[in-house]
Amino acid sequence: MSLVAGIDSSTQSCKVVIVDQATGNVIRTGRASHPAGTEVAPSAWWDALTTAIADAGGFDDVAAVSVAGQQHGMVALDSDGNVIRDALLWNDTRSAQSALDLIAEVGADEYARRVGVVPVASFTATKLRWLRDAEPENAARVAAVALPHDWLTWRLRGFGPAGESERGPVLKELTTDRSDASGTAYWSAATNEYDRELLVLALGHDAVLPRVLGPGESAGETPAGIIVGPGAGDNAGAALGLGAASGDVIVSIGTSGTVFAVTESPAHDPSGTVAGFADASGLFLPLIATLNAARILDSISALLGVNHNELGELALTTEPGSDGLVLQPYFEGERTPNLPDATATLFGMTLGSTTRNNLARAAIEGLLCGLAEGLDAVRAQNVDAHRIMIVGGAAQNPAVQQIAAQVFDVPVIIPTPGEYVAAGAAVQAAWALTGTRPSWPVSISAEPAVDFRPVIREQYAAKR
Ligand SMILES: Nc1ncnc2c1ncn2[C@@H]1O[C@H](COP(=O)(O)OP(=O)(O)O)[C@@H](O)[C@H]1O
Ligand SMILES: O=C(CO)[C@@H](O)[C@H](O)COP(=O)(O)O
Repeated sequence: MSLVAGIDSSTQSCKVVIVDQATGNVIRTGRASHPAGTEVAPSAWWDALTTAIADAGGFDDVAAVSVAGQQHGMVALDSDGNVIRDALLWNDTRSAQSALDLIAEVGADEYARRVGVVPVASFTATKLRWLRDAEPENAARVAAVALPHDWLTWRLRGFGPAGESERGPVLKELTTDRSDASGTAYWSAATNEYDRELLVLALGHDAVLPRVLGPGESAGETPAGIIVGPGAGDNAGAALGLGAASGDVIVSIGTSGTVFAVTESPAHDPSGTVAGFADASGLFLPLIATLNAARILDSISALLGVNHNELGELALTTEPGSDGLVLQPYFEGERTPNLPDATATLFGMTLGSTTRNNLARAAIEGLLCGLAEGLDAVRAQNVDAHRIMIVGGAAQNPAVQQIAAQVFDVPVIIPTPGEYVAAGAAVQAAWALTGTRPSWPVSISAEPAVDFRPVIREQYAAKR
C-alpha cells in the first residue's frame, strides 16, 4: 500500500491525515494546536506541524506530502531566510487603513481588473503596506514574502535559516500555488502572473516571491526523499478534498466562515465582496469570507456555561427567528460586510425574548445569515448553487445543520466528519506522486430536508 499525507495548517490547529493513495481511505491522523492571536511566530506552526506528524505516527512510510494552510498571512523573510517579525494573519485587522490607502492609489475597479480582488485587511498586500508605514526598518529588510503554506513547504523541503535547516536559506526555492497566490492582491488568477507593480506599491520595494506551481506539480522533495506537492490555500484544499463539481457551493464554518465554488472563469467583483481567487485544480474559486464564524458559538456557549452540543439543544427548543432576538456577530470586526472596526450587537431584547434558548438560536442564526448573504454575493457572480456542502468544526453541530436548512434556500448536505482541507492536500500529494488527480469517494452523513424560513433572514437583514 502506498501512503500519501495531507496537512492543514489552519488558524487554530495543524491537522495531518495519512491516506491510502489508491483508495483515499484514512489510515492515520495527527493534530496539534496553534497559539491564539492574530499575530503568530511561524516557528509555532513548524513546531505544531512536527508534533502533528509525530502524532500521526511519522512519515517513514509516506511517499508524498502536501501542505494546505490558512490564507493571506504575511511571512516576511530577510536575505538570510530569517522571519523578520511575527506573521500577521488573515484575521488581523490593523491593516484596514492600508487597504483603503491602496484602493485610493490604484482604484477598486483597477484592482479587480488586475488581480481579481479589491484590498481588505485580510489580504497580504495590505499587511505589507502596514509594515512599510508602521515598521519601516522591518520593511527595508524584507527580501522575500511567503504565505503560511509556502513557508511550511519550504521548511519541509529542508530550507530555512542557516544553522536551523539542512539546505539553508535559498529564497528562490520558495514555492506557492495558484490558490494561495491569488489571495495576496498582487497575483492574478486570470493571467497567472504576479503584478510586481502592486507588490512594490504595497511594500515599497521589490522582493523575491514564491514560484507559482501548477496543480499536480511537485515542489521538490524533503531531505528524506518524500515528494512534496504544491500545497494550497485552505479553502481551495477543501474544494479539492470534497471533489466539488459545478453546482456545488461549499460553506466552511471554522475560525473563518467562507462560501465558495469552483468555476470555469475568474470573478472580478469591483465591490470587493467576492474575491476572485484561483482554485487548486487549474480553475477558479470565487469566495466570500467572514471573520466571525465558529468562535461566535464558542463565545455564546462560554457565556451560557454550556458545551457546543448543549448550545445546539437550547437553540432547537425555540422557534425560527428566536422571538425577534437578532445577534449581529461582528465580535472581531468584519470582512463581509467590510466593517473592520465593528463590534457585535444584540437586537430585539425584550423581557420575553431575552432567554438562554433564544440567545443560543440567535447565535447560530446570526452566524448562518452572514454566510447566506455571502452566498447571495457569490451567486451574483454567475455561480449556480444546486446544493450546499457544509464543512469545518461547527458543521458537526446538529443544530447548525438543522438551522442551516432553515436559512439557506437550497438543499444542504453534510459530508461525513473529516479533515477535508487536509484531504485536499493529500489529493495534491497523490497527484504529484502519480501524475494523475485521484478521485476518492466522499460520503454524506446528513442531508437535512429543506425547511426554508424567510423570517430568519428578513429580521437579520432589517438590522443591518
Ligand atoms: N460541535 C461543534 N459545534 C460548534 N462549534 C464547534 C464544534 N466542534 C468544533 N467547533 C469549533 O470549530 C472551530 C474549529 O474548526 P476548524 O474548522 O478546525 O477551524 P480552523 O480550520 O479555522 O482552525 C473551533 O472554534 C471549535 O470550537
Ligand atoms: O481568509 C480566509 C479566506 O480568504 C480564511 O478562510 C483563512 O484561509 C483562514 O481559514 P480557517 O483557518 O478559518 O479555515
